[in-house]
Amino acid sequence: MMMEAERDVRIRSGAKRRPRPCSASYIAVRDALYQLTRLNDFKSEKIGGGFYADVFKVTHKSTGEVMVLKMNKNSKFSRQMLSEIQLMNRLSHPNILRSVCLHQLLGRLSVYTCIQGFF
Ligand SMILES: Nc1ncnc2c1ncn2[C@@H]1O[C@H](COP(=O)(O)OP(=O)(O)OP(=O)(O)O)[C@@H](O)[C@H]1O
Repeated sequence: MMMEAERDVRIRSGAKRRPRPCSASYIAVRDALYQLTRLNDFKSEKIGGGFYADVFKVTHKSTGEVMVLKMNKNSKFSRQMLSEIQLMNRLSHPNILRSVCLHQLLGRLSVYTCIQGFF
């Protein structure tokens, strides 16, 4: 069965070109990277942490935009982070965050999401 995301890529790629199959994780990363962001652009404050990631409240220095940044503690947790991003972006509900952009530094993957819920 074709995944929803794969079907989207096939539709977007047009009828003439032969569609290249893309994995769901490739699509998650590609979609999130459209808006590249540097960590140095933010002031950050640690607000929590789970098993595999630390969570920061980040404020963009020039725009003042506030977001939540979740960064895995170790590069070996990148797969978990990607699965979480894929799941978040597949669901659409006012109480479920969506990733705004993604950032990778020394193999540690960070996801930026809108801030919601706890604040
Ligand atoms: N969007 C958010 N806004 C405010 N605080 C948040 C947000 N996301 C996470 N946090 C804080 O960071 C903590 C850890 O978040 P995380 O998503 O890693 O939790 P978890 O899913 O409980 O962890 P685990 O990976 O161990 O299951 C949360 O308990 C919460 O305090």
